[in-house]
Amino acid sequence: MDAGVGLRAKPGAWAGLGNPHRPSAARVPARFAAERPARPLVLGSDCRSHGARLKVSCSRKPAGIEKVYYSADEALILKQKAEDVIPYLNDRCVYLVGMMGSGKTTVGKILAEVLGYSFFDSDKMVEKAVGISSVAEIFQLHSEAFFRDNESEVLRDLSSMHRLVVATGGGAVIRPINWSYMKKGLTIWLDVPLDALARRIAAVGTASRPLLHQESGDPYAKAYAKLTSLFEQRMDSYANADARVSLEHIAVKQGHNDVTILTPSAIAIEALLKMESFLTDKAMVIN
Ligand SMILES: Nc1ncnc2c1ncn2[C@@H]1O[C@H](COP(=O)(O)OP(=O)(O)OP(=O)(O)O)[C@@H](O)[C@H]1O
Ligand SMILES: O=C(O)C1=C[C@@H](O)[C@@H](O)[C@H](O)C1
Ligand SMILES: [Mg+2]
Repeated sequence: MDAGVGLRAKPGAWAGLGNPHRPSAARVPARFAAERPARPLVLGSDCRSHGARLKVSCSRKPAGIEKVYYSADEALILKQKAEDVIPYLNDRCVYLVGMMGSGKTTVGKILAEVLGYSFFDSDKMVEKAVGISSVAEIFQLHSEAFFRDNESEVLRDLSSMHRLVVATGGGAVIRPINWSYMKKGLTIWLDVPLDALARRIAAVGTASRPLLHQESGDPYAKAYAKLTSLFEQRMDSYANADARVSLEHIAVKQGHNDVTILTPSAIAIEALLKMESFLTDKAMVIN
């Protein structure tokens, strides 16, 4: 187990604690702020311009994506980066952590496909284990604590397996025991600005997300307020991840600041780059 679990992100390491919407450099724990730039891609890393050139083959639904179509260029880069990462991964599982709606399921499926891994969603596994078809109902019929106990059991069971990409529940990071399971693999934090998250969630509704659901009021405003308070409680826990994929950073690399136009495959490419950085740094220390 990683000896640093639960200890690495010190309270106060976040410069912008009270305002999670500052540019990400200002609210990032020192250890992520200091990360070295990702290695340049051989084929070029500007997925936006590739996407723009190949509009016909790259379509994206802004909300409620069922299937992600990516451009030929993005597909090639994904394949190439996956091939670079696979030997270092050594069959270890990849765990995606992040707030509700951050794209863990969407990006996780792409990563699983290009790595030749199987995809699992811990929320779905809890539903199966409990025999209730929605997390919202599990919260309602039992309790959040009951859900969390089952979530820990699912993560414990998954941790004995190999070659999986696991999309975890947004709150899985809050229990230290879960980190002891997830740290058997590689953990990736999908860091998405809260206003973008609130927009995504408002677009699909909050009914499936029990911690956000309230009967009345503007869905965006409600989601935004609740996400803000949850993020403030959890950000140090997310920062335990081995690598952070910041949508703000990807947008800057692409030469703009609009995270809403980033394709899931561009985010998956960044995740592979961050995985490579983390794994090759580690390999250098071991050798
Ligand atoms: N890059 C993206 N651009 C636009 N919409 C996206 C993007 N990635 C995901 N989405 C949409 O945002 C919503 C949330 O995505 P997803 O279900 O993958 O997140 P999640 O992190 O798994 O959420 P949860 O914690 O609730 O399981 C979905 O409707 C999805 O289609
Ligand atoms: O952020 C959270 O606490 C949660 C996120 C979802 O994935 C589910 O695991 C559940 O709705 C709780
Ligand atoms: Mg999900």
